[in-house]
Amino acid sequence: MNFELTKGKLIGLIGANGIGKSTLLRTLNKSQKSLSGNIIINNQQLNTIPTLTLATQLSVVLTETISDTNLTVLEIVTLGRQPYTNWIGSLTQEDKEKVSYALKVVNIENLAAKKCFELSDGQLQKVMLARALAQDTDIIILDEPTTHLDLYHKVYILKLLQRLAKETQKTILFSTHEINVALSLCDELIVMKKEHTHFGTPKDLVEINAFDSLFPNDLVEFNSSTNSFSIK
Ligand SMILES: Nc1ncnc2c1ncn2[C@@H]1O[C@H](COP(=O)(O)OP(=O)(O)OP(=O)(O)O)[C@@H](O)[C@H]1O
Repeated sequence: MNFELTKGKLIGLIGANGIGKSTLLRTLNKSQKSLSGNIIINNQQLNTIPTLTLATQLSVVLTETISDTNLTVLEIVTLGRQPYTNWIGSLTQEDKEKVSYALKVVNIENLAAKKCFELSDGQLQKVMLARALAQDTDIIILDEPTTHLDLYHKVYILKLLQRLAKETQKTILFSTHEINVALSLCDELIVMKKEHTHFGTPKDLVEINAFDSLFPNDLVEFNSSTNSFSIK
C-alpha cells in the first residue's frame, strides 16, 4: 500500500473483519514495528522520532477504553496534556484552556466531575476523543471511534471530526465499519482488500468500483447509484 495523508483532511480506513486495519493503525502510531516499508511524518522517518516528540505530533484513540479507572473525566482529559507538562506535571494556563476546549467541543462538560466507571460506553468514547483533542496534535488516529454510539451520536462524532479537520487543519484518520457514513463524510478513504489497497476520494473510488469486492457478494452488494451497501 502507498498513500499520503495531508492537512485538513478526514480519512476513513475501511475493510472486512481481520483484514489488518487495527494493525495498520498500530504501525502508523509506532505501537507496533512495521514488517517492511517506510512511514514518514513531516519528512522524518517514524522509527527515528522519539516517543515524547511523537506524542506532540500524533494522538491515538483506541477501541479499548478505560472504563475501570477511578479517575474523573476531567483527570483523564487532562492526561492528554502530559507530553507538554513539566516533570511535576503542573498545568499552565494554556494546558487548562486546551482541556476546557476539548470538553466543550465534544459536548461532555457536564460529565467533567464523573468517575469514568460511572459512564456508558458511548460517553467513554467521547472522553477518549476529548483526551486526544486536549493533546492537540496535528495528526489524530482513531480505531473504530463510533462502535458504541447510536446512529445520531455516530454522525455527531464523525461530523465533529470532519469540522475539526477543516477548522484546525488537522489530519484525522479513523477506522470504521460504517461504510455508508464514511462515504458521505470523509474527504478520502483507504480501502483495504486482500488483493489491493485503494486510496482516493469516495467519488474516485466509486468510479473504479473499489467497493465491489470488499465483501463476499452472496449477501450484500454495493449500489453505485446510491453510494451504499444493501442486503441482497
Ligand atoms: N501485514 C500483515 N501480515 C500478517 N498478518 C497480519 C498483517 N496485518 C494484520 N495481520 C494479522 O491479521 C489479524 C487481524 O488484524 P487486525 O486486527 O488488524 O484486523 P482488523 O481489520 O482491525 O479487524 P476487525 O475489523 O475485525 O477489527 C491479526 O492477527 C493481525 O496480527
